[in-house]
Amino acid sequence: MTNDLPHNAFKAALAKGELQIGLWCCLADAVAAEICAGAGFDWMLLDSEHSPNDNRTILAQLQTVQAYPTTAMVRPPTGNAVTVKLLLDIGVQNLLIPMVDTAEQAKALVSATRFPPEGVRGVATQTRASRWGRVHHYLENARQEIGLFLQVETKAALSNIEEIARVDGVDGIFVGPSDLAATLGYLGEPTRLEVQREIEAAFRSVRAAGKPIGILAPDETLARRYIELGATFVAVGIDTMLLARATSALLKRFKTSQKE
Ligand SMILES: O=C(O)C(=O)C[C@H](O)[C@@H](O)CO
Repeated sequence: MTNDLPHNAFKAALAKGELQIGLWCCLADAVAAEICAGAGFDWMLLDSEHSPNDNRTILAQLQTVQAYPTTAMVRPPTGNAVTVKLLLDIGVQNLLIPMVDTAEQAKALVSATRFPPEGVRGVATQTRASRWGRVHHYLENARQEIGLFLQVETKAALSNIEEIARVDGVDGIFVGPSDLAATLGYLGEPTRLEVQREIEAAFRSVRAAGKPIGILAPDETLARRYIELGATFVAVGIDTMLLARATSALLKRFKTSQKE
């Protein structure tokens, strides 16, 4: 343990164009997070948008995952300066902000991750992020190791996607296939051709802006296709889905009448 600012290996790898394979985590539990971290994913998304996490449960998962060579990324329920500040203070270094539709929103989120005069992040000296004040020059250097990733998942966002991606301080764009499908008029059909075409166009725009592109793809064929199309941070599974499928399949082997 040193008093250096913790290195953000995920952000550094993406900046070099290295593929980062991730797991989407909704179980909201430190033991579950530890089991998943032990698999060796490059990154794990701890979700608070649709999962029963709060800052205490996120904190417990951060402490657990930190013991493994896996980077945690956290998705708050919504992106605003207060939510971002609280997560950064407990030591979150990678944020995934849902529902970002405009470059103005993106700029406000960048500002939320930076201390004045550059931004509006509130200053606290006694936080886990600075190892309780022991990290030398935390206030000056914190922003270098913070990764800000924005979710593009509405029709409006698609029309602004390149502008959003070009905002200085945005480290990558992540497509939310389910919400995108819904807003395009195909609720529950993210694999539909029309949605896939929009996803491919989104990938092209983000790549044109020179930023990393990521996506959630629990279907292996789709995940491999997205990687071929240039996605460099791909969540290839969801913890709840893996558990639900494995438990149903196990029981089915013993009770033949049981449906998966
Ligand atoms: O729109 C999406 O897809 C996402 O943002 C991911 C979902 O929220 C995730 O919970 C899987 O359903």
